[in-house]
Amino acid sequence: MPGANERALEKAKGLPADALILDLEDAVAPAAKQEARTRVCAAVAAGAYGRREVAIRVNGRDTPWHADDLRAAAQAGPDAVVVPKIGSPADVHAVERDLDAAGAPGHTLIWAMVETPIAMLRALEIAQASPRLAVLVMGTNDLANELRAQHVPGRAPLLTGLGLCLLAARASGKAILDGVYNDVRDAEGFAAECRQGRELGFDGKTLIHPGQVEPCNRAFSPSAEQLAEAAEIVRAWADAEAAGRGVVTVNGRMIENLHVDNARRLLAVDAAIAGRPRALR
Ligand SMILES: CC(C)(COP(=O)(O)OP(=O)(O)OC[C@H]1O[C@@H](n2cnc3c(N)ncnc32)[C@H](O)[C@@H]1OP(=O)(O)O)[C@@H](O)C(=O)NCCC(=O)NCCSC(=O)C[C@H](O)C(=O)O
Ligand SMILES: [Mg+2]
Repeated sequence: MPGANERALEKAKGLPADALILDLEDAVAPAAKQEARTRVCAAVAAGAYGRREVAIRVNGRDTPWHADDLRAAAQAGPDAVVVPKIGSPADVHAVERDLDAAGAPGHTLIWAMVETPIAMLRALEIAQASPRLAVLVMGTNDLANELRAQHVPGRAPLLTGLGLCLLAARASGKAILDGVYNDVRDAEGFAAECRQGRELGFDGKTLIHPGQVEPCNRAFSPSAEQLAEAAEIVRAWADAEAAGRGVVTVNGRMIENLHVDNARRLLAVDAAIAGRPRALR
């Protein structure tokens, strides 16, 4: 949410979102940058967002605001700083150095926005640059802009970039969040893009409006059918193992240990959701 918008910062305290990104970059006009920085850092330091992960998106390294943003964010101690337009491992190392120099607590991780053609081509190097880098965040607006691509249903012009970043995240054990959907009134288009993001393998999606939170939670939560099937797979596998068999069928489909791993992951996601306070579900 825009860091200069007091109403949005307040509203965020009651949103059922897993994580909040308090923005100092594109959602804040140049004249409001300083005020937004003060407001956001005070809100984070006050710790009023409960169990939601809280991140501060600073301005990019090539802007006059970056150094002051990063220093102030380091002192506020959010769960993460989100850094726009990361294009190389050197960018990640520089952010890491600056966080350390500013005395950031160890729990403040780096979320890298990948949103340029060079970031797509170097996604693996970026993802592997540091253990402190925990999440890749797709910046699909900037990416489309730089590619001179159009925003179309199905996102065909962006699929190469989305796929490269997903491969990089999975190969390096990092989380990855899909980009934002700009038309806050288009519920159908938004639902389709959430579905596509989940089918592609994203861990979640970045959002820009409170009305997008619940539909997104629904899209990224395992369905009752998926959970029932996962439980059946785990049960059938345990029976097969007890009988000394390495392969089994469930509902006519072959099940091997990789399917069991995925079933266990789904059940763990469901347990994690169930374990959250009701306001966050
Ligand atoms: C998109 C918006 C400008 C729409 O604003 P508005 O028309 O004012 O929305 P509503 O009137 O429907 O708002 C209803 C209430 O919800 C609050 N609200 C609105 N947005 C947020 C929010 N993001 N977080 C929390 N609360 C929010 C309003 O204050 C209203 O409250 P109430 O008074 O109680 O009724 C606006 O939603 C907006 O500014 N969204 C965020 C924009 C943003 O953060 N942009 C930066 C991220 S996008 C990005 O990262 C792109 C990326 O870099 C890339 O390259 O792709
Ligand atoms: Mg961007």
